[in-house]
Amino acid sequence: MTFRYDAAVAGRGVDVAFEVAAGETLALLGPNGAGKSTVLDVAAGLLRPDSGRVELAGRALTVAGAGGRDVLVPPHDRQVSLLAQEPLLFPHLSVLDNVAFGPRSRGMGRSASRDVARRWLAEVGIEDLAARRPGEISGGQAQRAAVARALAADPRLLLLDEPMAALDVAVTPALRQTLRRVLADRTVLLVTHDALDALLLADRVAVIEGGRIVDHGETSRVLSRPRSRFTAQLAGLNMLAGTWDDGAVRTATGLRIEGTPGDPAPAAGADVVAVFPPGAVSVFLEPPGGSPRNALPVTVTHLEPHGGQVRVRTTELSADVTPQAAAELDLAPGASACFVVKAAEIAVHAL
Ligand SMILES: Nc1ncnc2c1ncn2[C@@H]1O[C@H](COP(=O)(O)OP(=O)(O)OP(=O)(O)O)[C@@H](O)[C@H]1O
Repeated sequence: MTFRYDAAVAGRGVDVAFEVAAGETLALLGPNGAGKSTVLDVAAGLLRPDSGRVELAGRALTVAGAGGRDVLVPPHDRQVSLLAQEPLLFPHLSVLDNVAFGPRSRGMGRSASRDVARRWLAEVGIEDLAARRPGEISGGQAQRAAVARALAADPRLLLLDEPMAALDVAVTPALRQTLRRVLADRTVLLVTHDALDALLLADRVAVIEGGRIVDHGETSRVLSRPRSRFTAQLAGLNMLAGTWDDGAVRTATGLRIEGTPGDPAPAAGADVVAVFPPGAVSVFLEPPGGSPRNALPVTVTHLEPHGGQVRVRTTELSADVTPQAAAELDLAPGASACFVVKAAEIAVHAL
């Protein structure tokens, strides 16, 4: 099921090549206008590139400008499902029949395709909404229905276009968790400008800027040692994974970090990630005594200028301090320090 993409759309200045291995999720991360939607359109068969080749499981879906005969397999025939930012459900069909649409149009009988649809609605947690029309459910529920519809079509490749972008932030953690579950072991190309989506959903990341891939690799490497300015900005956020334990995140290295959980709060023992900006971190040489704040012992790995401040980096975390503070603390690579963050500044997301 490997997906191979190598195509140029000259009019949009987009020319990229990448592969998504079978069962893998690749996040295509990039700022506005970088070319993400162009890649999705070509992958989905909605746009003909000027040159290149797009191939899924050894089958040529798009071939252009190679001198031979051009190929453009139409969208419905590519075994590719596209989940857009907006759910785009058929308004006159029930949620169940929206989801049954894919299997039905592949020739499955009415009752069998409804059985498949019911299974997928249960999988995304909205089986009780099967009889409703799209106009009678919330945006988050509609997006769940759209996920179920995309998967019920049994695609060999799933394309996700900023699946959380149009949703209220209150419902995104739960949907992200559902996606994490249903995307496991599928071949997925996820377009996003949200580093958290990449961190939580993708095995690998390709960073696209100005129509070119500027960084590429395992998600944790790209986010922790970014090679492009855009990823560095995104990855500037501190993220620590752990489990939720009595109001705090407990990391694998034994740290206990108090934070502010989203709604609904994670269950005890759930996998979570603590996220906080470098600007929320104060740097001390010793843990401040009697402070109710989080105190994380660190070793400084390097210092770099960052918008008039000094970014203090460790292998996992960053803090922004004034140049005066950096000088007073005598911070240098190899120095031991303590990063201090208030619980209110740390957002905790369920994985
Ligand atoms: N229909 C179009 N016709 C011509 N040029 C387009 C069209 N759509 C996008 N472009 C241009 O192609 C380039 C890539 O745009 P694209 O929409 O692929 O970026 P994107 O990464 O998806 O951005 P966003 O995050 O804002 O959706 C941009 O320069 C854009 O202006």
